[in-house]
Amino acid sequence: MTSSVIVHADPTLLAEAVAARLTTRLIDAQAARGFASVVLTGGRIADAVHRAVRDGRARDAVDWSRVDVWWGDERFLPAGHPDRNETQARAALLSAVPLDPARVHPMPASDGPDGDDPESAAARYAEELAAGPGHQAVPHFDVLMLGVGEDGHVASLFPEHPANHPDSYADRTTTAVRGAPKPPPVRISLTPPAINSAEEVWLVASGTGKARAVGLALAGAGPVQVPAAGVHGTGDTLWLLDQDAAADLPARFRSPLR
Ligand SMILES: O=C(O)[C@H](O)[C@@H](O)[C@H](O)[C@H](O)COP(=O)(O)O
Repeated sequence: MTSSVIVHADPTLLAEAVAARLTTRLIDAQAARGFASVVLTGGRIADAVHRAVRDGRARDAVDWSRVDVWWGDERFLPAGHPDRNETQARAALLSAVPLDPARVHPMPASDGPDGDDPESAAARYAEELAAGPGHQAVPHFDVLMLGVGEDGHVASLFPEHPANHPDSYADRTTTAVRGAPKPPPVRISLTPPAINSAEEVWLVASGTGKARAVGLALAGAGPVQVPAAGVHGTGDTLWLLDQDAAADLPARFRSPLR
């Protein structure tokens, strides 16, 4: 499984370049198949990417009514809570484009039909995934974006956390996460098998705080210790970094121009 690394000069350019890439990918998928699907995540760089897509002129070249929107993880909070990844994505991008509401698939909230029970909520999302276009355990995902934590987490899969252990998720596509080290402690996440069913997985990271985790993941660390090391697309796996996040790349990933 090979990964490509692309390094941009600073966080603003990183967000703009990822946004341009995402917009083009959605247009290409629609040209090929009639619709496109994207899996969103949370965090600062995701928010910057969402805003850059919204503010780019080419966003109107996407037929947003034929885009399926899913989430890779969610903070298990009441609907509309400002810290929910869904709320942030809606404010930054989704509310500005003409999506079909039936094609937007947020993870359940803690005041939803399962109440404050993240295990049931995770199971509900697994059912929704299985019913999505594509008719496998998960629908076809064209692009799945992930941020990377300073500890190497992706989505809500944290190092050494039981929810990130293969024996615990087995062939399930979603998992509840309790006791997450990044607040809030209760979360829902796609599992590695679900993430790894995406055609393209993009890991987006900015800042010196991410350099060690990025370096370890690309050097082949174990996925239980460094979850970012265990995710990949069925087609492409792209590491989209700014220079600070790329400070500890293994030699084989360094640009020949440096
Ligand atoms: O709920 C979340 O916060 C995320 O889904 C998480 O996995 C995030 O993407 C990383 O922690 C990176 O976040 P930053 O870009 O803010 O560092």
